[in-house]
Amino acid sequence: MASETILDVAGVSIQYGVIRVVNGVSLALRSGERHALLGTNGAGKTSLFNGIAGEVPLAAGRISFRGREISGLKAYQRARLGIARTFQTSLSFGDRSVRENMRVSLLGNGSPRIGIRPWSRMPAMERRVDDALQAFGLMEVSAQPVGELSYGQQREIELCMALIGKPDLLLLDEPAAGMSPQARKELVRRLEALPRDITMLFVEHDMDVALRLADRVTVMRDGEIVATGTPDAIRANPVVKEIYLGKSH
Ligand SMILES: Nc1ncnc2c1ncn2[C@@H]1O[C@H](COP(=O)(O)OP(=O)(O)OP(=O)(O)O)[C@@H](O)[C@H]1O
Repeated sequence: MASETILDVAGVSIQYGVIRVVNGVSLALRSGERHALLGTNGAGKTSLFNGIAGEVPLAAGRISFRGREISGLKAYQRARLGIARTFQTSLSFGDRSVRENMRVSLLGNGSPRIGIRPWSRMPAMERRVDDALQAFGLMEVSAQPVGELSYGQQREIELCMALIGKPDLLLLDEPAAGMSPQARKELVRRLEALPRDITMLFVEHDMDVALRLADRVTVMRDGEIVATGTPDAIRANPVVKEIYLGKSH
């Protein structure tokens, strides 16, 4: 199925002070694709990811979402257009209940997309929160403070928070980081089960998770893209093999 480009990253550079860590990167995501960003430590994956989310400014280049340039927009404005993200470490409010965190998330990124007037919004919001909690099997813990739950549950909550606004583009920053092998499997299952109309871009260190989930993979080294392709093409790519296995292989 030919799909249109939903996210167009064109010639993007990012620098901290005078140090350029992303150098002229171009990347186009098709609507509905699941795209993994791989690379060695310090390759610039998180910086590029943060540039797309609107958390670091671009030194050069432009980013368009659904044909509209978003390079100058703040993170919350991008969220309102339908871009949601998760973080490597949880940003939820640990002393607040799971339900309260969901509400905050819905208000923060999704409320304009509910499409009804403020005075009548509350029941619709609660229904949306209930649906999300149910879908993630979190109803039983909905009244518990997030900080009292296990690390795995907290990561689930974070993903649920990102999804509650029904984003078109989901940015996942190392979704499997710190998880047990069992929790990783469950996460992969959950991500695989998401509706195909959600486009996904994720930074992931776990090659197995990345290659299993992704339709296409981009590999970065030293701030530049060295390969983009299907998981099979990436596995067979000599430069990628050299990066991950060393020159002798
Ligand atoms: N806020 C910052 N200020 C200065 N330098 C930074 C900052 N954030 C990252 N860097 C540097 O930019 C380079 C790219 O880092 P980045 O985190 O984007 O890479 P990465 O590919 O995500 O690495 P990792 O896999 O280790 O998370 C690194 O050399 C890092 O030390």
